[in-house]
Amino acid sequence: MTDVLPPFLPGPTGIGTSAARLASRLATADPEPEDPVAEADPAYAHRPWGDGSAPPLYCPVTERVDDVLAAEVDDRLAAWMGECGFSEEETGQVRKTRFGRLVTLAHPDCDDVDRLLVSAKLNAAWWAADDLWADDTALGAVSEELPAKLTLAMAAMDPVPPAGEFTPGLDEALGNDRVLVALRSAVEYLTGYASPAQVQRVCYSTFAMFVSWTAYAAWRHTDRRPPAWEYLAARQHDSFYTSMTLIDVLGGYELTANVFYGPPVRSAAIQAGTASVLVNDLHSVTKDLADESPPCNMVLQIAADRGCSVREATEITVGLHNDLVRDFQAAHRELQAVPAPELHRFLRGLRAWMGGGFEWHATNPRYR
Ligand SMILES: CC(C)=CCC/C(C)=C(/C)COP(=O)(O)OP(=O)(O)O
Repeated sequence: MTDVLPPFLPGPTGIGTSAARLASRLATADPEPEDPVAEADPAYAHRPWGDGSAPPLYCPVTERVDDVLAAEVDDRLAAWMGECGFSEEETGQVRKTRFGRLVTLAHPDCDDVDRLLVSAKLNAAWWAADDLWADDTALGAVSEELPAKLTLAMAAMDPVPPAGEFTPGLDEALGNDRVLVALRSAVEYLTGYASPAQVQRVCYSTFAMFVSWTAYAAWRHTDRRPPAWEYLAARQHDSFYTSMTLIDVLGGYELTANVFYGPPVRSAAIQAGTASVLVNDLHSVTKDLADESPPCNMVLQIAADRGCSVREATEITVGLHNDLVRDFQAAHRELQAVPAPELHRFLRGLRAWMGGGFEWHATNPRYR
């Protein structure tokens, strides 16, 4: 496979296009455009969600539902979390949330439980950091403490070389917090399946995600409500893009760094990750509103910006999501011209992740 995509390929078209459409939709709530060719693609559907009262999400279909395989991944994940130091109550909660099911839905080209666990462990560890440190006040999240914890998380994931008398203190800290233990163990496990470039891709997309978390913490701490555009800019680096960096690892192949980071592929992956995380925001509104200090959420930011109802803000968010998916779909179609089997597999993996992520959110007790 060539390392650099041919120059005739289009550069990023998606986020800019969607942002322009969002701007006009924020002003007018336009009906969605229809492209008969795209709409006829059997890989996509208008999928009802929630209680069915909001407009459907235009989303890839779910390629695989295998609850036997998912249960096996969930069992092994719960055992691993116990080894990392999570309490029985916490592992019970993780069992209910079923990250094993998430990754089984999201990676339909992987049947191997050991490989599925690469993604299950990392997603569970990311979510543990997000819930326990960043988002959930009732679970002890304290905004002022978050940046220092995230700094240690980087040291746990991307071990620093020995530094003499300063190393034992760090080692002790890394061993004393179950979230740090989980992050370190998940990356160690990843290295058994991934190339160094893939491992660092996972680490650095996580670190970019952490920067967004610190912005949320600062906004919370200072009681500043960011406008929707600013929240979205943060959310685009705090999205399921991070989870999607594992698509080729689970598939047992490698998209080389220059293709992975080439503008058209990077743009398509960010579109897919952002669309998937908007599905999360749509499902999380009630949960987020229940927090004594509600975390940022695209629906809530739009409602506050425009002084409109949650229902109207939901419709606008659905529209943005659907535009992103349509932009992804168009980019995917254009990239079919590149003679690169791994690239096609990866793009199909992005599409499958969106379909699996939708299914998981739509059926998960965490969002009821
Ligand atoms: C990549 C990953 C799984 C990170 C964990 C946090 C994250 C970026 C999410 C996608 C979840 O966002 P959020 O905190 O809004 O999720 P919940 O609504 O709490 O499930």
